[in-house]
Amino acid sequence: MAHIHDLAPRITHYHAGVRNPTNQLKFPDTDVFKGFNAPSRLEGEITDLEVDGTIPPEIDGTFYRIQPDHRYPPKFEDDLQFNGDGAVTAIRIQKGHADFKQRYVRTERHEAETAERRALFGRYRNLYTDDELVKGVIRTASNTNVVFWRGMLLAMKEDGPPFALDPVTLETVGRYDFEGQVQSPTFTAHPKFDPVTGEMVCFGYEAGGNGNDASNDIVVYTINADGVKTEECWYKSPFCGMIHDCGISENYLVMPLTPLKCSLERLKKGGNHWAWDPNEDQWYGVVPRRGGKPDDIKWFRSANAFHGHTAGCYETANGSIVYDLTVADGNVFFFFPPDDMPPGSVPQRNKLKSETCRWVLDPSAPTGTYITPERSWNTSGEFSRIDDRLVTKRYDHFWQCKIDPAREYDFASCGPPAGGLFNCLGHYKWSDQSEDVYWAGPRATFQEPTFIPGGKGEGEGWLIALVNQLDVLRNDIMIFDALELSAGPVATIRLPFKLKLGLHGNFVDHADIAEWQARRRQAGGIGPVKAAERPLPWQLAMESDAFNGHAERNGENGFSSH
Ligand SMILES: C=Cc1ccc(O)c(OC)c1
Ligand SMILES: [Fe+2]
Repeated sequence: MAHIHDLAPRITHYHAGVRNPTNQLKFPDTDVFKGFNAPSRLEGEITDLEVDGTIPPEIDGTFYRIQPDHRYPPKFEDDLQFNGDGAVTAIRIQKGHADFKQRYVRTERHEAETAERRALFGRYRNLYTDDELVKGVIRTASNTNVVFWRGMLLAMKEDGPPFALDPVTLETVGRYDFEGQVQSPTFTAHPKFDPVTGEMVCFGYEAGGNGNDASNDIVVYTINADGVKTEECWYKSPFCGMIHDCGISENYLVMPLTPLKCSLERLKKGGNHWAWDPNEDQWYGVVPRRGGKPDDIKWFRSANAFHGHTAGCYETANGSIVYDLTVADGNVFFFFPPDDMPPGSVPQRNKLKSETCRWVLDPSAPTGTYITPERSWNTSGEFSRIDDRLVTKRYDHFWQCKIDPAREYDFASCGPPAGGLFNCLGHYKWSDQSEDVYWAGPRATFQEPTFIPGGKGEGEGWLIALVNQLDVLRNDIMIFDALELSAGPVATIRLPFKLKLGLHGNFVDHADIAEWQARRRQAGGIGPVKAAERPLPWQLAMESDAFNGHAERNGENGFSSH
């Protein structure tokens, strides 16, 4: 008897890695789209999630986080998780209850692809692989971080401008350009908020052209608490490399430049945006927060390594800058291999150590100064967080996802740990070098933790994080006493389904949301959040170039938006 598979025609959705023109929606049969990584694509809400334990009744606010979650099967079968559409999750916590809401960010990318019911944008940060239909369309997927700013949520990814969302409904207002004040093609996913001044310090790298053309331009902005841009300065980078996170002290901004390099030539050939350069140093660009001039940037360098995320940054009494972050001893982004990788070989995940390093930078040292870490923790971790009330200040506590390879892992039930073996949450103190750890068990891993302020003292409050239940493909949300992780969660909020591996999140106190909603509603007040009205400079230049019959320009040969 014929087997059912013999009767049904076999549909191959990809030929030579490129999606066939077919109407059917089918995701690739690759690790990026399978198991715990399978697209969720969920939009919706649940009032009152199931809870084990007790949600501290003092918590009144919303935990926001974001995940890349492909809306449509990618144009290219070997696509990356980082190329997925941004979906924002909100966990509203109030009176011991938790409600869930999730919405996609309506980026221009999202709208264009939804209209055609298929992927139109190609490879990660490579516009040469896009459909002709979306030439000149802002291609960011807004999938890396979500922050609260003056009554709006900003969903951000470092390859494009932020998009503003309503913090309660999660509806997208539109692209946000700070009422016309910020015209950079790119904007970091890790802006920093000075708790003393209320300023946002932010930057864009690869900012000289359209944001995806290998320019060496870095722009740094400060937006004050009233929403007014008070600083803008353009700097040059020694090469077009990734600057993913940053640190701010009272007077300086530190930007870690990772030896992942962009090349316009490679982009034009349809290749990766980034290639790891194992022979390049790791760099740290330091600029003054106030009155910066293009020549003021100072670069410090150290041996080849890969930057993770910032813990804290502050200045000492003698004027040195302390900058703490995780630094891995190899290419964490194995999917962006070196240029000279033998053809046909498949990039493999590297076995890496990711220690937390403390750098002490002397702002009066000459540029190019070689540095070594002042301290480092013999740990492997990522996604460091601190009590954000201490941004710019001397701090003691930090928390991070920890990899403990010595713990039992149930490979048979879970397969390879999707997104990395972050099987523990760790709480660390610089002062006594202490480590306080909670292990999630053999079938679970953590996503990035976020600190929720409680009492006045540093670290008094809670830590909230998503848990990936790898065997049953479901997520929980755990809440801990931030100073006592090893005691286990005080509450576990159960989601009835799986989300996806996300990136970053933040907690917003309800009083802040309510105050800003009132301010934006009041007659004579600042009014509703206004989306950008004008195209970005690179889009205008592209239009006029097309009109005048000029060849394409790019950041490398001098086109710049300022
Ligand atoms: C974790 C870092 C990171 C860096 C660049 C990205 O585009 C990204 O997208 C989700 C994530
Ligand atoms: Fe990040």
